[in-house]
This record gives sequence, structure tokens and C-alpha cells, in this order.
Amino acid sequence: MTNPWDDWDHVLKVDPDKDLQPGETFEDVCRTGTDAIEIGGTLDVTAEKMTRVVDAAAEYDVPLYQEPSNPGVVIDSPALDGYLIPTVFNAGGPFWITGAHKEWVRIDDLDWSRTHTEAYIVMNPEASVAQLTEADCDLTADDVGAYAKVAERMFGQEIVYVEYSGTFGDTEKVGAAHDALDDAALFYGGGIHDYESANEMAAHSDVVVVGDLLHDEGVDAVRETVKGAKDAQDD
Ligand SMILES: CC(C)=CCC/C(C)=C/CC/C(C)=C/CC/C(C)=C/COP(=O)(O)OP(=O)(O)O
Ligand SMILES: O=P(O)(O)OC[C@@H](O)CO
Ligand SMILES: [Mg+2]
Repeated sequence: MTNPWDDWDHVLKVDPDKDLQPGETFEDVCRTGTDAIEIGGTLDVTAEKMTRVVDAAAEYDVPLYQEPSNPGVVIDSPALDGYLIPTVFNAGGPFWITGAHKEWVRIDDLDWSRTHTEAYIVMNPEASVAQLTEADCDLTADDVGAYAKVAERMFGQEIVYVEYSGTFGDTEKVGAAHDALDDAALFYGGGIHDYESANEMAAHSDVVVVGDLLHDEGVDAVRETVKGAKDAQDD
């Protein structure tokens, strides 16, 4: 089976709660060369802020995916290519593993053909996503590999996402998740800020995700990370 992300090397994650750099537009964001845009953030995201970003990016060619951090921010828009739905495998309790999902399925009439699963392994205890989900980030490379295998083999997750949001990760731990997977794609996100960091993590994953760099430094810096990721996958 083919998936949209089979051809992706680089994803740009736009946080609807954060501003772009002065003078930059969503047209610039869509023209960074990234393979897809994922729209989401942990804190202070609303359906209204989501809609603003989706509408602004709708007219450009780049695929658009929503990554909701709770059922209340999911929007229904024809401009969206799909939904990437997180499940936090190392969350401190069941709400972020099945609870939020149960509520969502109960209240919404889902378009399953555009709904995809993303197994998060949250690794930076300082990140808002770790604090919100009370994730146990004290994991060895073996633990990370085992979570990745469980996600793929026992829970049928299409994507495994090693999430270091805000800090550059441990390549041995990321590589352990990569090695554990046969079918699921490994996404890596966290602290990618230039050509080198993108190039290095792309060698240990299938897709690198760049987030805060867009908001903190802008589209030229993001373009460098696209080059770094693509060069690694071409090698
Ligand atoms: C069932 C539905 C529709 C939603 C639940 C989905 C779950 C389990 C969400 C848990 C939290 C999560 C994994 C959010 C995804 C987005 C994400 C990790 C954004 C990055 O967040 P940070 O960079 O930590 O946060 P800020 O940049 O907002 O501080
Ligand atoms: O913001 P950064 O650190 O690039 O992290 C990207 C992404 O993994 C966040 O969910
Ligand atoms: Mg962030």
C-alpha cells in the first residue's frame, strides 16, 4: 500500500498559535520546498486559529495535514489532505492513549479515509507536550525501539513519531526506533535548526519535522533544513 508520506523527507509543522517572521507570508511558507505542512501545537490552539492557517495555505500546492492536540480543534476543510492523529505511547495515563480518541469518535462523524495514525514517543520532559501528557521520558534506546515495535506490530500505527520538541535528540534512540520498524514510517521532530542538524537526523529517520525554526528564524532557515534532509535521503 502506498501512503502520501512514502515520498516525503521533510515536513514543516506550523503552530497556529505562533506568528510568522515579520514580512513573511503563508505563500513563502508553502514555497520552502517542504514536502508537506502539518498544522498543530500543544498549547493555546483553537479551531479558529487552525482555520486561519488552513485558509491561508489552501491555494498553494503543498499537501496540508492537520495534527490536532485535542478533539475540540479538529476542523472540517476541503483544503486539508488529511488528519494525523497522535497517540502518546509513553503518556502517564490513558487519556492521551485512548481517552481523547474515544471522545472524538463519539462526537464526530469521521472521514476515515483521510485519518491516519501517529504513535508519539515523547522524549523531552521540558516540552509542553511532555508536561501535558505526563509522559515518561526516561527511556533507553531499547525502550524506544520496543515502543516503536509495539506501535507498529500490535497497534497498527502508520507513523511512529519520536518527539524531542524544542531540543535536538539522541541519534542512538531515534535510530533504535528506525531499526525496529518494517512498515511504519519514522518521523523525527525536535531542535532541527540548520542544514547539518536536518542532514544528521534524516540519516536516522524517514521524515524530519521542523517546527519552531519557522516562527523563530523564518523561511530561509527552513529552506536550509529541507536541503539537509533531501541530501541525506539522496545518499
Ligand atoms: C483524538 C484527538 C483528535 C486528539 C488527541 C491527540 C493527542 C493524543 C494529543 C496529545 C498531545 C500531542 C501529541 C499534540 C500534537 C502536537 C504537538 C506535539 C505539537 C508540539 O508541541 P510543543 O512544541 O510541545 O508545544 P508548543 O509549541 O505549543 O509549546
Ligand atoms: O519545534 P521543533 O523543536 O522543531 O520540533 C518540531 C516538532 O517535533 C514539534 O512537534
Ligand atoms: Mg513547539
